Amino acid sequence: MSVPPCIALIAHDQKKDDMAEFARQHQAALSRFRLVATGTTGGRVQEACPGLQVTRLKSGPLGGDQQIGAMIATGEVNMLIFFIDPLSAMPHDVDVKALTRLATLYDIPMALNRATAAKFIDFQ
Ligand SMILES: O=C(CO)COP(=O)(O)O
Repeated sequence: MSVPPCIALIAHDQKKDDMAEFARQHQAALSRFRLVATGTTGGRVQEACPGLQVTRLKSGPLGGDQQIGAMIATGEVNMLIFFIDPLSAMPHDVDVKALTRLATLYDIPMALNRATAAKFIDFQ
């Protein structure tokens, strides 16, 4: 049996409720993928959907975004769902930029808001 593709889930603090709700709403679709997430986001998703298996990496500001960027570069992450907060300054803004740059460079599907992510998951 082939290994299912891997989706990385990330949400900034102001978007974590959205991510938890998104995961609840699309739990069945998400369960068909391997899931990785930055630390806090992964915790919120697991709390919202105890049935989903989520590999939690470091928290974003502590290197989690970079870990996911590295996994994109090595082909271990195939899609990115990243609910970005466009209204708050981030201490790790350079990491966020590096991650979206790598997702663009490696041409993986990347959803940066809930509307896109919903379309995206519906197409899978
Ligand atoms: O900061 C983040 C993405 O840039 C998300 O990290 P957490 O999921 O650990 O909050």
